[in-house]
Amino acid sequence: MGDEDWEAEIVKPHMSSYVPVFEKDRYSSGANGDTFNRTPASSSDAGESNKREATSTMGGFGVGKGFGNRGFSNSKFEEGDSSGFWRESNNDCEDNQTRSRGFSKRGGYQDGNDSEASGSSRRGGRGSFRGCHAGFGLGSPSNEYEQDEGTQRSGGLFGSRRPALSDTGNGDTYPSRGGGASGRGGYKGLNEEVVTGSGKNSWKSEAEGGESGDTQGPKVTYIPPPPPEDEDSIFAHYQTGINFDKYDTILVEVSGHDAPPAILTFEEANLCQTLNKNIAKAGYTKLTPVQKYSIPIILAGRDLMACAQTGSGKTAAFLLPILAHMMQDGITASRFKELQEPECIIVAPTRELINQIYLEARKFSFGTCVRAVVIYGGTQLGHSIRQIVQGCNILCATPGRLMDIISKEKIGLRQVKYLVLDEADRMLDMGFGPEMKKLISCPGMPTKEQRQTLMFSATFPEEIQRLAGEFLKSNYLFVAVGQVGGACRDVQQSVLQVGQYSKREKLVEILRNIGDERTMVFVETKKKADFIATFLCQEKISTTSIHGDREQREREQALGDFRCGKCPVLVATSVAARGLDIENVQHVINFDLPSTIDEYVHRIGRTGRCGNTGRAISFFDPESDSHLAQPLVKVLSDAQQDVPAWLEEIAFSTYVPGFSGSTRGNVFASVDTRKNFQSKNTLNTGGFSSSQAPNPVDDESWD
Ligand SMILES: Nc1ncnc2c1ncn2[C@@H]1O[C@H](COP(=O)(O)OP(=O)(O)OP(=O)(O)O)[C@@H](O)[C@H]1O
Repeated sequence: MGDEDWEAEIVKPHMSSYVPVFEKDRYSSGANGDTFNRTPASSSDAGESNKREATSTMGGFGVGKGFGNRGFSNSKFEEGDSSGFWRESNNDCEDNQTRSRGFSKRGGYQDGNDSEASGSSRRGGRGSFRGCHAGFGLGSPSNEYEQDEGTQRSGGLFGSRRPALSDTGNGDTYPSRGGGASGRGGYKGLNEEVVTGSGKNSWKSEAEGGESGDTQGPKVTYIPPPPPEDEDSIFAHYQTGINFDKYDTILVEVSGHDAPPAILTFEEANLCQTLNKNIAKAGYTKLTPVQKYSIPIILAGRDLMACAQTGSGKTAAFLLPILAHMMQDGITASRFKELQEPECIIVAPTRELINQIYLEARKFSFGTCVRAVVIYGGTQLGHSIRQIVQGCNILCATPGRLMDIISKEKIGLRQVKYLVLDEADRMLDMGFGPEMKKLISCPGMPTKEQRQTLMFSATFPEEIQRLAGEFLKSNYLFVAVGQVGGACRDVQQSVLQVGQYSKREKLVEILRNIGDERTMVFVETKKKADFIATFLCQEKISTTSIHGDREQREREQALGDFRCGKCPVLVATSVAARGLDIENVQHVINFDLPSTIDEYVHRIGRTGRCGNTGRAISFFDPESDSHLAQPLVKVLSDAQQDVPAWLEEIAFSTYVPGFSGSTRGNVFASVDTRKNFQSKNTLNTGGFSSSQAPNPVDDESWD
């Protein structure tokens, strides 16, 4: 797929092009040394040093591998062998899928991951790469982001997307994760969980390592540093942007029966004093549209599926009313107990995102007796347990770690009143859907009639909406702020036609023009993230990277370095596509376009948040990205962006009859899939002024 043939440009067999430890030390800025590029001591020898460095990591990376048959174009790398490294996979998903399916096309490539046979062999692989500092990182399918990245692209539920990677017949991919198909213990999480051979326990965690008794391999010992406790840090926030007030003009549709009226101000929500204080300290003075509608709906006890553009405040839209209820219910302070029974469970697909949600929960519950806890994979299980037993009212968790903790009977579900699925479409797709189903059928979990279930995302494909019905009461309300699945209009989008072999050059050109402004560069595979990060370092552009094969410690360090501006460029896979709210990200560059338009919308939504403006530049390679032309044209035009003529031509020439007769295809939900249930007078604007509202709802919206 849309790859530059980048793997082929790594040349020497057994030579890592990734930033090796050597460079880390050489340019090091500290103990962790996790960023890729620091200004070399002497720039003149940078190229040479890279050669040396790369060679120095051979042991760390290349065991048992051969890869690359073409020279690195700028001769920093030299001719290598042709044993087919690139065949292993050209995206994370395929990493995942290939591993899962045991495809035999990998040629000479092997690593500790290659075998699906056991968790231990995979972990062995991981260990072998540590020396190169998360180097080509092929060793950790147990990593949460294997699943995330992989299944993102495996969203094969949707006809209009890239060919489904649904596992057919291998018995070892998603359904097995969901439980049962593999026969290996019934559960296979590709995030922090690992299938065990014993089948004794349905939910085995890699994080358990030796703790679990029957898992093997290195124990995950990482304990994330506690977040700062001082009030200034807790309430640190960035400014809303010049377009914040324009949110009021976005059309909002609420569907379902008896929706409570929206509120206009925080005061109307009648929140308790402490919450109001926290809202003020967070710098919130005005509600965003999704908050105006969702807060009263949640306060009224209704189930909700809410879809609103990226960066428009969905997190507070669910946290505030949940906290308000908890306060009203006179929640008692959490106490130390071996089994904790949280009132609220929030799940999100990525570790970094769930951590961010936790920090928001901690902020809004500041000064109350509500205790929020976060648990996620890639960290020491014991640490998660210690956090929980100290008391837990709101549990923020990634699915794998959550199921693990439940299986260990550290969390009881009987008291759950609120279940929140952030990035709900992702949580219900083939990757996480089975786990979510397991969660709601866990012993003790209140039925959907007894709990309140809330789903939020910027995208909600129709198929996922239908699946969501299982989780929601039949009278749930659906809030659509603007175009369901549409891109944030504060992001100026441009699409450039760039062939795979020109991408790097173009990237460097753009980054040099951008200067120090914070930029996220999205690529399609973990290996490529390493490769491009290394390449940019060689070009002396300060870069770090985040992807699912990096250790959790490294991921967090990378994000920290990017957030604080130490590394203004973050090369990422889809692990960073959703939810991350990083101040001052001015640019998103899609070095590779993603496989689905939804992912595109989420990726570019890392900029242009909260009324700030941002820019997204995407490299479109007609060789590999044509399938995206139609939905891309639709997204661009819906967001009132210029559509290049060449892109329209490609869209037209790749027009598929049955693709809904529009460039949108089946990409977006028209709005609420329960069209028949629509109540009539539910069309409003966020600012309650339909006359001034532009009409983002197009011909496919219902009614
Ligand atoms: N009413 C408000 N006033 C000021 N800032 C707000 C308000 N609501 C949210 N924000 C801020 O806007 C930013 C984006 O919010 P949030 O991360 O919840 O967006 P989101 O809609 O969940 O985005 P995504 O779809 O990317 O997950 C955050 O920094 C948040 O603190």
